[in-house]
Parts: sequence; structure tokens; C-alpha cells
Amino acid sequence: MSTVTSPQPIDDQRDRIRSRLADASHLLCCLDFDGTLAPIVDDPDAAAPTAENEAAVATLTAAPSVTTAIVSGRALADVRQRTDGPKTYAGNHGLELERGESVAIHPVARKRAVKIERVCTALETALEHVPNIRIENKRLTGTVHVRSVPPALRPIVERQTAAVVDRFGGDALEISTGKRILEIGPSIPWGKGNAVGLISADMPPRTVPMYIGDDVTDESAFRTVEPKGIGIRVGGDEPSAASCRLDAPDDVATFLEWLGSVGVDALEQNRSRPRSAGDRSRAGIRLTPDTRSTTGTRSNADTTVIDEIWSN
Ligand SMILES: O=P(O)(O)OC[C@H]1O[C@H](O[C@H]2O[C@H](CO)[C@@H](O)[C@H](O)[C@H]2O)[C@H](O)[C@@H](O)[C@@H]1O
Repeated sequence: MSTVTSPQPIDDQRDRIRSRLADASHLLCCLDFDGTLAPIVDDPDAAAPTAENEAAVATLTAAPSVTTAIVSGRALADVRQRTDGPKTYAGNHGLELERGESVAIHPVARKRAVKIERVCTALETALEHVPNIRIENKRLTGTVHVRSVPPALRPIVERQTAAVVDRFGGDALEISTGKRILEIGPSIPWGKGNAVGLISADMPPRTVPMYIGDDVTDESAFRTVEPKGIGIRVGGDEPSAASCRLDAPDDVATFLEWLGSVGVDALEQNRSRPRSAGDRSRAGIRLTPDTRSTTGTRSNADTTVIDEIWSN
């Protein structure tokens, strides 16, 4: 079980990370997009990874001992065209998963997309009087952006969003929060952590799973990789399921560059080591229902969708 404590500065954790890699032969490096590879900006359309992060991800992706994956709250097609290189992408907080040539969509989310469409259309009208409001329709989820909305109007936006979601979504949809956003999605126990679990299940034995992210929805992914793997939160020392932290996207680049040199060296030295029976276990990932922080109701009941997702 991972624990929630203050994540430690990465510089204090490098020895632990290096020795974890020295005992492994493969690294799964999962990366969030906004606030991790790309600095947070006012206009969501303007978000882009820093050049240093792009280069560091390219170096890691080229290493045979590393698998890189982008795991984002953005729609898959959106995040896909903002950063290129990895073969694995999860969009819409893990509801869409692209691996190589195959794209899977969570079947319940797919059915509820029609409700998301209705909610986004209704919100465009209900909130049209709010200056600088932005509704992002991501097909399987929707986002209400309040970053540039006058602070005095944000409580009104929250109330009106809740009323619209209640009217058109009922129990089928729920609202959760993120950085100056309200996220509207299907009320199902599925999140980034589950997507990371699925990706990890395909990794070779002796894989260390790593996840780097900055927001509330990244916590489920930290819980999935910790404590056998390494969770890294981008931000302050607020309590998190991640054991390590980095301050900002620029520091993510510095860390990824270190991983691409020191980390990859440690892994590659180990790849030729003979394996014992105990080494044959997978990455030690749990497929548990998502329990992300939400203002709505997220049921913990039906996890059979985990099997179903691959038949779509
Ligand atoms: O999981 P992520 O890849 O981090 O995506 C989370 C949300 O990111 C985007 O919104 C955030 O970034 C914007 C651009 O910097 C910023 O303006 C906004 O305030 C942030 O919340 C994206 O637009 C959302 O769809 C994602 O869910």
C-alpha cells in the first residue's frame, strides 16, 4: 500500500532511485502532460511541452530498456498531437488508451459520451455571460476552465455547472476538480491509475514503474506505482501518494535527462544479469478501482470493465 505523506525533494531520493533501477532491467516511465511536460498557461490551446522535456522524452524513448507513456486528462487526439514519440498514450484520464496501432475506449464512457455532449452544449449557453469562460468538450469528458474567469464569478460557475450536470447527466456523470478546472466525466471507478496498471501489465519482468504528474487525478497513478515503483509529484510538499517531488516542468527535464544517462546505464548493466525465479514477476501493479477526489459520487462497484475494455 502507498502512504500519503509529504513527497521528498528528488535530489534526496536519487540514490534510492538509482539502486531501484540497478535491481531492475526495464523502466516504464509514465508522464502527465499539463503542468509536467508543459508549463501551465492561461489558454489551454497554447500549452506545449518545453523543448528540454521533448528532447529528454525522445532520448528515453530511444533507449531499449525504457518504455515511455503519456497519461493525460486531455482527449487522446489532442495530447497525441502536442507531443510525439512514445508508442503509448492514455487520454481522458485513462478512458482512452492507444498502444501501438490499437486504440481502446472504456465501454461505459463510450456509452455516456452522448450525455457529455448534451452537458457541454447546455453549459455553453448557461455560462455564456461569464467573461473568459472556456468549455472544453473532450467527447468522453468535458472541462470547464475558470483560470481566466473573475474570481468572484467562480462560485456561480460551480453552481451552474453542478445544476447542468445534474439535469443532463444524473447519476451517470460526476464532477471532479483539477487546476482551475471542473472536470465532468462518467461516474465510474476508472482513472489514470487503472490505465497505468494496464500499461504495466504488458511490461517485461523486472520492470520499475514510474509516474510523474502534478494534479489531483495523478494521485491514483501514484498509488498504482508506489511503493514498488516511483511516484514523482510536480509541485510543493503537500501530502501525496508520491514519494518524491520536483518543483516545475523545467526540473522534470533535468530529472529526465539524468534518467536518460545515469538511470539507463544502471538498467543496461543489469539487463544481461541471469534471472532468478523471483524476478519473473511483473511490475507488481494493482488493478484497483479509482478513488480520485471528486465532488460527485464515484461508485466503487463494477470493475468488470477492466476486462471488457480490451474487447472494444
Ligand atoms: O492530465 P493533464 O495532462 O495534466 O491534463 C489535465 C488538464 O490539463 C489542461 O488544463 C490545465 O492546463 C491548462 C493549460 O496549461 C490550464 O489553462 C488549465 O487551467 C489547467 O487545468 C486541459 O485543458 C484539461 O483538459 C486537462 O484535463
